[in-house]
Amino acid sequence: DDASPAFLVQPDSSGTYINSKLEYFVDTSETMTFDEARSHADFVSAGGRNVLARVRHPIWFRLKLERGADAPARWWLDYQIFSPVELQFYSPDQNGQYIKQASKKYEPFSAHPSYGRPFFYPITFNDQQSMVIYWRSVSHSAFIFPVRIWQQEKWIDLTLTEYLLYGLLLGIMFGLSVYNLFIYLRIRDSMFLLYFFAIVSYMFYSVNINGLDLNILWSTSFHRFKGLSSCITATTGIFSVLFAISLLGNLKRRKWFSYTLYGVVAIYLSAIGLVFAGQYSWAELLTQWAGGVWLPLVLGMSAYLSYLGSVWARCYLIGEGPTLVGSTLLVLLTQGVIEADRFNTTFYFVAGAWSAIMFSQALAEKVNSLKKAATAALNMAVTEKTARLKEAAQYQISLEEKVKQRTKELSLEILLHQQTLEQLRESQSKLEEMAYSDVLTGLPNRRMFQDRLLQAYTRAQRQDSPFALALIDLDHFKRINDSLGHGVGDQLLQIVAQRLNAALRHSDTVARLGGDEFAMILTAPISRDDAISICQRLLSSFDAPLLIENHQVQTGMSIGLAWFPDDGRDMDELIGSADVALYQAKAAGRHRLSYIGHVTGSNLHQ
Ligand SMILES: Nc1nc2c(ncn2[C@@H]2O[C@H](COP(=O)(O)OP(=O)(O)OP(=O)(O)O)[C@@H](O)[C@H]2O)c(=O)[nH]1
Repeated sequence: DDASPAFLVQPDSSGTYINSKLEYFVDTSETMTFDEARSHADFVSAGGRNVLARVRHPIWFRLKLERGADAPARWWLDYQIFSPVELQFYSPDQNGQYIKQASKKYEPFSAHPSYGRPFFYPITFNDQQSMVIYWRSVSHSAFIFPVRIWQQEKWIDLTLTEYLLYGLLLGIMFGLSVYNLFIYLRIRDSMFLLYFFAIVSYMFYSVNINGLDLNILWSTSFHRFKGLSSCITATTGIFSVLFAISLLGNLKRRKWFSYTLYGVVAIYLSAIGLVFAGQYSWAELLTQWAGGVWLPLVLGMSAYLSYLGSVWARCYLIGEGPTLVGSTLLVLLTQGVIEADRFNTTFYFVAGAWSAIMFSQALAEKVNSLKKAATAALNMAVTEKTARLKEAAQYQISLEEKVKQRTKELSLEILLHQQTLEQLRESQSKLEEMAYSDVLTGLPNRRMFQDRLLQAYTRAQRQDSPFALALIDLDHFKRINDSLGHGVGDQLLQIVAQRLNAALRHSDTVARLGGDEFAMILTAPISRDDAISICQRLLSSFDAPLLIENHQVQTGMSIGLAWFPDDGRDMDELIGSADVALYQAKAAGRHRLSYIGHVTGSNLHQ
């Protein structure tokens, strides 16, 4: 024992690390009493180190203190560690009897000796100039034990400064998480709720691993149990991972990313399960591994997304980066690669507050980008709708124009149709006319003559008044034709027709029966003498020669006259009588009028 070095306590020793003078041994039996441990021969020097990697058994520490001249009698030992589950402290009283002090970790905040610090023990040099103190620590995994000796005033000064910093950092985290909780309550986007839980659990996580006590968050006692640290770590991990999924995950495009992270959540859940199964060390180990998986993965993804231009991924990257540094520090610490110091035991707080700020910013950016996308989509929809409406309006206009055009065309067509119809009617009436009239003279033809004769007959019968029928044949027309040509013959026929027409009343009928044969119906009422005189006048009008195409054309005509009802009771009889009379006129020497029982002639042709 004497060979072991002692820590010389000087007036200015306050705040000095004493790890270089610490000695320890691991109680693998886990059942050693204080007296057994005190007489244990194999204490080894910590050699200035403050980390023991992968130690799961209780560790007994021994520290020899020597009081220097002018050094105060009362000091405090600050066990600035964040891993012990439990600690028992042994220091001698003035009689040299050892007094045991339990760790204050399971007591209310108010019962802690100084400002809530759970591992803070008074050391009092009574009359002694030197003393040996012992403590027993239990940890579930790595054991980290930076130990300092303090004068209370100086320690309080430092603590107040530290608490101010912690309070500020915790305040930032708490404020932002409550702020985002309100946003969640307003817009019900689970991202904000996950943010709230991630940051709040992180607050617990950081006070827990920092060596502060959970009671700093709440003045009355928390229910502490073995494995609580693992549960806090796992819970923080779960919410952090879920938040990362909601912010960076995209189940449509990068399924593997979200699925891997859900796998990490499952690992954290099983760590909590292991705690309740009493497997504290395994639970601790699992939570450390899980962090090693998802932190680099999430950082890689956010780096990739920010490379693609995502602003919120960049915010996340910047926010989570320090946490990765912090967790790397933690891994290095627990593996005994680096020693604990003020920086790496406080780093988590700063990283946490920083990520709270940046994650909140990431959420704002994401919401902003979603809003922008929504606005863009809305604008596009409006533009498209306007275009459609315009198109529809144009279509309607063109439709109206088409309808107008078509209506125009149709009315034109109708007009054309009407014209065609009119033409048809005209040509039909022309055809009809042609069917009933003679082309050369324009006089009614034989068919019409028969109709008219029937009319005259019917009327005469009804009115019981006589009418006359005259059959007319040109004399020696053949000769004219043969000597002067058909043209002259035609013209002669036309002249005869005009004269016949002129000789009669409007109600009478002149028809060309064919060749040089004409007929006249002198409708009722007409007297015998009137009929005879009309015929005589007609005959006389042909007494003088006609001038046709510089030819003196001399022609005559024979007329056979018959009366209804005297010369025929029906039409056939009447025509027969007229025919007979005509024959008589011809036979009597032509150019004369004949009727039944009488033939008169013109002197010229006799
Ligand atoms: N130019 C002309 N000649 C016609 C037309 N229709 C008939 N003819 C001719 O008229 C003549 C009629 O002759 P007929 O009635 O037989 O005898 P005609 O010469 O008049 O002698 P008569 O009747 O005995 O006095 C024929 O030579 C026919 O070719 C016609 O439309 N135009």
